[in-house]
Amino acid sequence: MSKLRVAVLGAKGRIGSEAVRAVEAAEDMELVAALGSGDKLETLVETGAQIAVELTTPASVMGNLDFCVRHGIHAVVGTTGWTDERLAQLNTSLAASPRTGVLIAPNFSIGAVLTMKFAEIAAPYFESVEVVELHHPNKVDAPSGTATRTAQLIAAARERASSSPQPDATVTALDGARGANVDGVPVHAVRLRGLLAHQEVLLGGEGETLTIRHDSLHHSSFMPGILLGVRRVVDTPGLTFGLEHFLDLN
Ligand SMILES: NC(=O)C1=CN([C@@H]2O[C@H](COP(=O)(O)OP(=O)(O)OC[C@H]3O[C@@H](n4cnc5c(N)ncnc54)[C@H](O)[C@@H]3O)[C@@H](O)[C@H]2O)C=CC1
Ligand SMILES: O=C(O)C1=N[C@H](C(=O)O)C[C@H](O)C1
Repeated sequence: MSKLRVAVLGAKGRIGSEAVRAVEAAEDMELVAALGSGDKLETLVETGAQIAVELTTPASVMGNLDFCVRHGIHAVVGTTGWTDERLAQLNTSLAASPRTGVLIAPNFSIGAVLTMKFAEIAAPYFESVEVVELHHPNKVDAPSGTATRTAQLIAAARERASSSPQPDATVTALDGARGANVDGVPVHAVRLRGLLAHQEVLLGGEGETLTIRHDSLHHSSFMPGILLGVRRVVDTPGLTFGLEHFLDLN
C-alpha cells in the first residue's frame, strides 16, 4: 500500500517539531515537506503533498489553508484563532474544491476531547459553570481554542436544556476579574512558566461541585489525534470541526 504523503507547516514550532517526528515514525506516512516561516508553499505541490498538517499561528493559518484548498491538498489544522467569519471564508474556498477535506481540531489530545464531551453532558445539571485554562507563557492567544470551544459547547447544551442564566451577584469588578464571556460562560486564562496545556471545568450546584480537569504534560499527547486526523481527512471532504467526529463520540 502506498504511503500518505504528508507535509508539516510550522515544522520548527513547539507542536510542529513533535508532529514532524510523529509523521516520520508512522509506517503508513512519508514526510515530504517540513516548512517554516518564509518557506515557499509551492514546495507542497512540488513534493506531491496530499495532506498538510497546519500548526503555525492565527496570523498565518488562513493564507496557508487557502493555498492548500486551491491545490486540492487536504489539511489537518491545530492552529487556533477560529471565528465564525474565518470558518465561513474557509467553507467558501472548500465549496470550490469539493473533494478536499479540512479537519480543524481545537485540541488533538484524547483527554481534552473527552473533557469537552463530559462538560457538555454535565453542564445542564448544574447552576454554575466556569472554565479555567492554564498554559505556558509563550502562548500568543487567550483564551485557548480549547477553552473557547468548551464554553461554546457548554452554552449550547444549556440552551438546548433551557437552563436558567447562571447566578452571579457581581455589581462592581475590575476589568477582567470575571474572565472573558464566551456565550455567557466565564473563561479564565492563566499563563505560567512550567505549564504546558491544562484545563478545568468547574461546575456548581446546591451543596456540591464537580471539577473536570485535563493536563497535557507533553506535546506527544497531541500526536495520536494528529495521525488519526491525517488518516481520516483524505476520505472526509469538506470541513470537519473537532476531533470527536473522527472518534465516533457524536
Ligand atoms: N490543536 C491542538 O491540539 C494544539 C494546537 N496548538 C496550536 O498550534 C499553534 C502553534 O503552537 P506552538 O507550536 O506552541 O507555537 P510556536 O510559536 O512554537 O510555533 C509556530 C511555528 O509556526 C511558524 N510559522 C509562522 N508562520 C508560518 C507560515 N506562514 N508557514 C510556516 N510556518 C509558520 C513559526 O515560525 C513557528 O515556528 C498555536 O495556534 C497553538 O494554539 C498547539 C498545541 C496543540
Ligand atoms: O498553544 C498551545 O500550547 C495549545 N493550544 C491549543 C489551544 O489553544 O487550545 C491546544 C492546547 O491547549 C495547547
